[in-house]
Amino acid sequence: MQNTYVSAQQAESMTVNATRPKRLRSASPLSLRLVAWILLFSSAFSLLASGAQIYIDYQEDLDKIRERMRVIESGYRSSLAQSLWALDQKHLQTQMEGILSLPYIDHLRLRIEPGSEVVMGTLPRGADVLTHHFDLVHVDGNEFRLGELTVTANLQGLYSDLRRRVGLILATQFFIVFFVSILVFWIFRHLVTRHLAAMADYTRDLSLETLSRPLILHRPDTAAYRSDELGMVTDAINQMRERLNNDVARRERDEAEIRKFSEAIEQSPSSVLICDRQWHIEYANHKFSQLTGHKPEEIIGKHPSALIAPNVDQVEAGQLWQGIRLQVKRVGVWQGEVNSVRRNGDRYWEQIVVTPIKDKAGESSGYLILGEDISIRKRYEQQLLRQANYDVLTGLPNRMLALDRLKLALAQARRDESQVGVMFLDLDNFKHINDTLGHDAGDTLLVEAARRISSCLRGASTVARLGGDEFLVILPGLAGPGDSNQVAERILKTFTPPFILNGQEVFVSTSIGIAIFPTDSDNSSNLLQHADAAMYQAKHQGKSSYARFAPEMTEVSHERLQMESHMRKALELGELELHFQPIVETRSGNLVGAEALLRWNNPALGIVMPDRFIPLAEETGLIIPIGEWVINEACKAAQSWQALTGRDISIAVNVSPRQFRDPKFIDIVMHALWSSELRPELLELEITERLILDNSIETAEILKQLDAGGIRLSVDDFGTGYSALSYLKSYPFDSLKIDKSFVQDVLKEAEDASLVRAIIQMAHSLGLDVIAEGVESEDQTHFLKTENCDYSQGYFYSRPMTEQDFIHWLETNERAFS
Ligand SMILES: Nc1nc2c(ncn2[C@@H]2O[C@H](COP(=O)(O)O[C@H]3[C@@H](O)[C@H](n4cnc5c(=O)[nH]c(N)nc54)O[C@@H]3COP(=O)(O)O)[C@@H](O)[C@H]2O)c(=O)[nH]1
Repeated sequence: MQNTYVSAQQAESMTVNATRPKRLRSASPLSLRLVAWILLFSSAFSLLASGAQIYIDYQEDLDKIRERMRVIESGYRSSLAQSLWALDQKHLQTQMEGILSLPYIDHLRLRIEPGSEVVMGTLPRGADVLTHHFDLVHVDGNEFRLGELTVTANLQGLYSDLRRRVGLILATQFFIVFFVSILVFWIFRHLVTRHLAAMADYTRDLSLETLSRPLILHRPDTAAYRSDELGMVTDAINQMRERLNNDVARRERDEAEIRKFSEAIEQSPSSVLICDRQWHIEYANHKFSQLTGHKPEEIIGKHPSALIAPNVDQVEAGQLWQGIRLQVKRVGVWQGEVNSVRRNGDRYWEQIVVTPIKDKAGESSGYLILGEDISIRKRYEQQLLRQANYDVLTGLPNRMLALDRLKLALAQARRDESQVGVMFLDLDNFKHINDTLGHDAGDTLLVEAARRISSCLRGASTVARLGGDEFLVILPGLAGPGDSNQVAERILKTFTPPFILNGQEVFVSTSIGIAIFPTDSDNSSNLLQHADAAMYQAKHQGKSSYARFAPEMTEVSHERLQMESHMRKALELGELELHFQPIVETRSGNLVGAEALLRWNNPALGIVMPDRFIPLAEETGLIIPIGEWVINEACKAAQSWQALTGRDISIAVNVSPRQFRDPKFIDIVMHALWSSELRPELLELEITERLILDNSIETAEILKQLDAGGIRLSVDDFGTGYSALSYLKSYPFDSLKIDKSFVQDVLKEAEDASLVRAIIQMAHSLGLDVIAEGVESEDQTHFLKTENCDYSQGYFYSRPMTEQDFIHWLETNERAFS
């Protein structure tokens, strides 16, 4: 319930406001004008009424006088005639005086026949009179006319009566009208006009500051008052005020939101362009100007094709934007990487997302173009791509790219029905030279050897370094095997001149093994194996020679078969063993976990390192039972360390691609955790980059399920495959392991240092931990610490150890006691 009356304070606050408009005082307030009108109309009306009344009274008085005269005629006619007939003068006079005493009768004239007259009474000159005549007749058988009496009434008295009455009426009317008007004025003012004035004051004072204060009239707050017209108007004003209040609050909220969004867009780290429906630029944020050098005022109204990717020719730019427009229209979004040009002509890469801006009806009211400068990422990706595909030392394609090229060459040869030569080269005595003259001399030799081999080849051929001192040559489009022999002879010849290593002349020869597609095999891995076998044959023949593959050389494969048959029994015979290498926190050097590394100890083959047997296990599928054994043993070991030390020590296990794609893989992992009772977050599965790059739905699904199971996932050997950082975003990885080949050269190669730095920064920006592999020296540790690398692993901390040694290390090494 509102207060019945306005408080003094409220009244005060309603009248005091410095900014309110000047209050206008009405020259003739409504109440006064009302009174004036009432006075006018009531006076006019009563005057008319009184005038009519007076006129009627006047006519009645006249009628009365006429009636009186008629009464005089009827009453005095015969008596006057008798007095006249009898000549009774006295009686006649008495009768005439009697008539004269009647009101208004002021004059009598009696004409007596034949020629005398009697006049009684006086009449003022010019007075208004009313006269009446009648004859006086004596009837005595015959009729004798005796005379005529003229009775005159003076109307002056009647008039003065009339004037008095008019004066009285006017005075009375005036006072009545006056007092009624005052009363009406007071009542109207009290009940209406002061409230109207308060309403006027209120609405005049209404502003944003006073909007919260309601209009309250200075009168009782009863139902009757609330439902009358003033109450209704007050209610309407208050409702309007309420609506305004709400509108203002909503507008302020909207304005604050709009301000926030526009500031966010303006300060966005991404460049933002907003175009209208016709793709004309309406807005460009600060980042866009910063990125491109275009000022907003220079580009408003232009089409974005004039700014984004204008380095390509006009037709291509037109096609690109036509494609973008079509896709945005059909799919609702376009995104891609575009090579654009800044205002100053510099080129840069940007990642662009184009989406329509939809209105409430779902119609496109414009377009939003978000851009992000990805030049650095692109540069590193290209660098990584180069690193992954090319040998850093010689600049030749590496094994991976060479295998790709071989596959392409075979596919082409199948179409052309041509031949492809595959050559395996190995430098004779390279190990000896490397050991005696040092690594730098070894490196110089490799570079020069690469140059000499390359100089013997045609454009379509490929020479690649497979690793160490091994080279592969691919010769597509051969007319016959003779062609490859010629190339081999040319190569051997280029090796004739000595190499200058450390200032000395050194003679280095090479052995070449040749296999021909399709004669020797129709698949790439067999061709490589055959070329390898032929190369061994050439070496056996005597160095600096070449040999063409012959089936009897498959004896080498025999060794492989032998290894395979041993491997099949290795699990059963308990020849497999896990070694553990500590993983430490780089900052503190404290132990956080260990990597499980498989070893095979075979009585016939001796200790076989995983590099040798894991590829074979992969090929034969034996990796599945072996991998299962590794996961089970690793989980058991980690759980036993927990029991031993009371500390969480995580265990990293390598997973090979075939093992990962085994349908039972997830069950195997879950079972290992269940049976060992190891907490899932203490198990980390290391997955190679190459596996992720097949980018299949199954890979994503398996990773998702493992992640959902709480198991940690890491990318192993990062940098050796196609290191597309963008893929990492799509998978639930927790960490990334930088391959040891980068870590080992961080202090020697500036390029490796910057690459490691960039990998750490980018991994962190993707929320991934970074583990550096192959840390061998204090200097490398120092570098990694400076670059905020989270974890480290390598010979500097410890070589991989048997479980027994690892437990001993745990018990004795200070790194283990963090
Ligand atoms: N699928 C499986 N693969 C496995 C398993 N166990 C091992 N492997 C893979 O075999 C590759 C070779 O392993 P290994 O010979 O054991 O070499 C590892 C370390 O000994 C070595 N390392 C560690 N520190 C240093 C160092 O400071 N310098 C240096 N030159 N080498 C060092 O690095 C290898 C660890 O590699 P990674 O796995 O990338 O962390 C190897 O690729 C293994 O992945 C298995 O059970 N299953």
